[in-house]
Parts: sequence; structure tokens; C-alpha cells
Amino acid sequence: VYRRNTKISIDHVRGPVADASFLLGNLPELYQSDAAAADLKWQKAYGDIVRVKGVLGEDRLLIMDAKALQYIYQTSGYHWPKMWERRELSRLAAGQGLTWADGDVHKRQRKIMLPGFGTREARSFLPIFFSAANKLGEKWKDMISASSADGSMVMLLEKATAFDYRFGGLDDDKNELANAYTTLLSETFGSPSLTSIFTISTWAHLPSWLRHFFQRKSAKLRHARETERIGNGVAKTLIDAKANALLDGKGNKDIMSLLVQSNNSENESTRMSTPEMLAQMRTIMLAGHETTANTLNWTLLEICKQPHIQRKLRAEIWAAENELRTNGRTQFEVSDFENMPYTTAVVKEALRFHPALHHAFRTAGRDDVLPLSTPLRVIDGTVITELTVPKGLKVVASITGYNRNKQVFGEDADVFNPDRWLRTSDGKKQTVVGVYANVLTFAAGVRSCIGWRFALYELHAFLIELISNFEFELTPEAEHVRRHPCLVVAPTIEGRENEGVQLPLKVRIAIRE
Ligand code: HEM
Repeated sequence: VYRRNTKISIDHVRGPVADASFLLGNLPELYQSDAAAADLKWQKAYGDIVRVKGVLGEDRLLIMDAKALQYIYQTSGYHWPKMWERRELSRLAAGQGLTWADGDVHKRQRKIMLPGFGTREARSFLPIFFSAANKLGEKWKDMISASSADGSMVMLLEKATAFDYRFGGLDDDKNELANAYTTLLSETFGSPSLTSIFTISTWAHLPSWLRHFFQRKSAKLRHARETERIGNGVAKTLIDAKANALLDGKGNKDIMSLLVQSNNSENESTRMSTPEMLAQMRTIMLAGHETTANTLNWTLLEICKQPHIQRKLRAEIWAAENELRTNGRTQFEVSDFENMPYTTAVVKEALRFHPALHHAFRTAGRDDVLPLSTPLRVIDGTVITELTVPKGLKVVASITGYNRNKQVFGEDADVFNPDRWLRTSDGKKQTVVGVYANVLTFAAGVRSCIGWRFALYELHAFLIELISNFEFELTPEAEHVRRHPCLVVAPTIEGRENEGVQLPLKVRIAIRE
């Protein structure tokens, strides 16, 4: 393993010394500290391209450079596949669905699913997002009036957002599946131990029968196995119901109908097997819920830290609601968001500052040359403008590192400031990387987030509904929130990570003048 690992070398690129051990390199700091804390520290010291040590002498590249990321994600198509061990984690979390698939399998799966995620489809879900947000608000109002005299209470926000819309008919409060998913990531993938880091990084070298044996026995993966069982059960019931509706001629272009139709397809290139179909449902459930819910959590935290942002946001939302009522309407549509620039700016800034996934993992599928936005000084002091990389090199794309890159977002990139989105452009031509607002939060290219429009509209709906009805304030505990890395970035309280995701904020009903 050592010989194989050290054959793929980029030792001319600068990076931190592997302070943990030869066995684990820099991976403990990369994976165990607060999400992206190591990335930002190394970015400051070495620039936007950093060599980090993996297990047993392995070299990896941490990338925050715009042109290099654009090349990997967009220009190279499928030539930079996902890192093998991360695909294995995706398989364990959600089966052989879209986040696991690669190459031709991915192309086929994505082509089948894409029509379910267009702008029109996402827009049609807006009333469902508002209704879910409203339901949550009503619940909070009841809790506040039942529990406190001063009209406020400390809420442990852990799961908001419209969990049930993805497949319809699930009640968020009682559903076994919703509960299983809520804690899956923090329990199974949160703060990996040194043993887990080593095991996951060396999995690829084990024969598959032995790997599967360990995975079946692993206590750490018990929760993932249980979620798989519940998830497949729920998915099967929903699929049967959908198949019957389709037989009755009630089909449409929602994602469930597309999956069921592809399962029945005679054509190999548009067919999805039953295990694949179940995996897609579990994938959407997981990829869609944890990411959006945590982005909302981080947004609320930031606007509590800077109350003037919260006040400005609420003023815009109330004005927009008044306008809506004056025009005899009761419900926002997506086109109304265009007249709410500050709300959109807050959403954009939250997505930039707190990407729900802070890392994405790739491998060079061939010897390649990465173009660089910023010239890089290497170990012998020379400065290079492109970097030659060997086939098999593992790469960590630092989504947070890119999103806070000063070359891209300006000198104040490390400050949460929605106003940056309201400034007029300086006309400088930029390297465009992400699918939305040029942030890398939804990744880019052929493997970009398929549900980004859903996330965007869902975030708008929840933010509008919650800020319109409630005021949020920091509690002393919230000062100790850490950015806990567990496949996604979730808020936990320092030293109490084992209690799971929580964000204690003081919430009171907002009184309209
Ligand atoms: C704020 C919310 C969200 C964020 C930050 C986010 C972020 C991402 C990122 C970074 C990726 C690429 C991962 C990689 O390359 O390893 C991704 C992929 C994906 N996302 Fe999202 N996502 C969000 C919401 C959603 C929603 C709402 C859905 C579904 C309804 C969804 C479904 C997926 C799927 C299926 C993939 C795999 C796409 C592929 O590989 O072709 N995501 N997401």
C-alpha cells in the first residue's frame, strides 16, 4: 500500500507537515476539526492549492483555485471521477443512486431523473414549501404560548424544512423514516475516529467480500443499515402507490413517476433497476433534506449574530407581504422573489458562507494539467501558472475555501455580508464555477446538485415565513456552536457533539406595528 500510495506524488507542491503520524498524515486535522477550519488555515499559509498528506505517505491536493476547480468540474466532464472511498460512503448512506454512480451509469441515471428537477417542476413545489413552513410556524407559536409568560422560548432547531414534499404523504412528526434520517449523518459520519479515517482510506485495498463482511458487522454502521431497511420499505410502498396511479392514467413529470416509468422501460438506456430506483429515493431524501435544513440553521445563526441584517430582512418581507395583500393575493410566487433583493442576498450569502457540503472528492482519471487562476509558488521557489498532476491523484475540492476566496469574492470574503450581492459589478471578467451565484455550494458541471432549484425556493419560503412571524436571538449556548463535519456541516454545541445537531436560539413572536 505504501509503495502504491507514494508512486502518485506531487511533493513539489507546498503544504503542511503531517503532524499526526505517518499512518494518517494530515487527515485527522482535515476531517476532525471544525468544518473547513484546516482548509482556511492552509489557504492563508500556502495559497489556493495545497498538498496534504493522506494515509501511509499518500499525497492529496486541496484545491480552492477557481480555474482549477472549473477545469475539474466543468471542462473535464467525466475525466475526474469521484474518489472511490467517498462513493463507498455514499453507497452506505443511500445505496447505488446518483451520488454513488459514475461514468456511463451516472449519465444514464441522471438523464432519467433530470426532467423532474427543472425550473417548472421546482416552481410548482413552492406552495408546498410555504405550507410546510407555515405548519412549522404554527407549531412554534403553540409551543411559545403554552410555555412562556414573556412570549419567547429557547428552541433547539434541529430539523426544519419540508421533509415530506420529496415523496408526499409523510408526516414529519411521526414518520419513522424522517426520524432515522435526522440523526443518520451526525451519528454515523460525524467526527470520524482515527481508526475510521484509516479504515475508510484503505478500504479500496481490501477484497470486496472482506470489506462487505466488515461493513455488515460494523457497529458504527448499524444506523445506516437500519435506515436502509426503513427507507427501502417506505420507498416500496410509495412506488406501488405511484405505479397504480400511473396505471390509472394519472402520471406526470414528478420524480416518482419518472422513476417508476424508467423501472418499466424496455429500453436499456432509459431503464432503472428496482434497487437503483429505491436508492434514488433514499438519495434524494438524504441529499435534499440534511443540506437544506442545515443551510437554514446557519442562516438563522448568522442573522442572530448581526441583528441589523435580521431587521432589514424582516422589513423587506413585511413590505412584500403588504404589497401582495394590496394586490389581492395571498401566496408568494417565485417571480415575487425578484422584488425582494435583500432576501435573495441573504440566501446567497448563507449559501456562500455556509455551504452545507464543505468538501467534494475527486480523483484524476488521467495524467492531466490543471490551469491556475493565481500563480503558485512551489517548494523550490519557482512560480507556476499551471500544475501537472499524475493519474490517480486524489483531490479534495474545498467548497468553503473557494467560497471564501478573496480573489473571487473580495477582501471581505471571510465576513458574512449580504450587501456584497447588492453591489454593482466592477465589470471584471470572472471565472464562472458554480451553477448558482458563482458559489461552489451546489458544485458544478455534469455532477452538479440536481436539486439546487428546489433548495433555493425552499430556503426562500422558510426564511420568509419564519422571519415574518418570529424574532430570533442568540442564547449564551449558541456562542459555542461548532461547525460539525458529518458528510454535511451541522451545528452542534462544543464538547456536546454526542447530543447531535442542535442550535439553541431564543425565539419570540414578531409583533407587527
Ligand atoms: C442547500 C441545499 C443543498 C446543497 C448545499 C447541495 C449540495 C450538493 C453538492 C455540493 C452536490 C455535489 C456532491 C459531490 O460532487 O460530491 C450535490 C449533489 C446532489 N444533490 Fe444537492 N444540495 C442541496 C439540496 C439538494 C436537494 C433539495 C436535492 C433533491 C431534492 C438534492 C439532490 C442532490 C443529488 C441527487 C445529488 C447528486 C447529483 C449527481 O451526482 O448527479 N440536493 N448537492
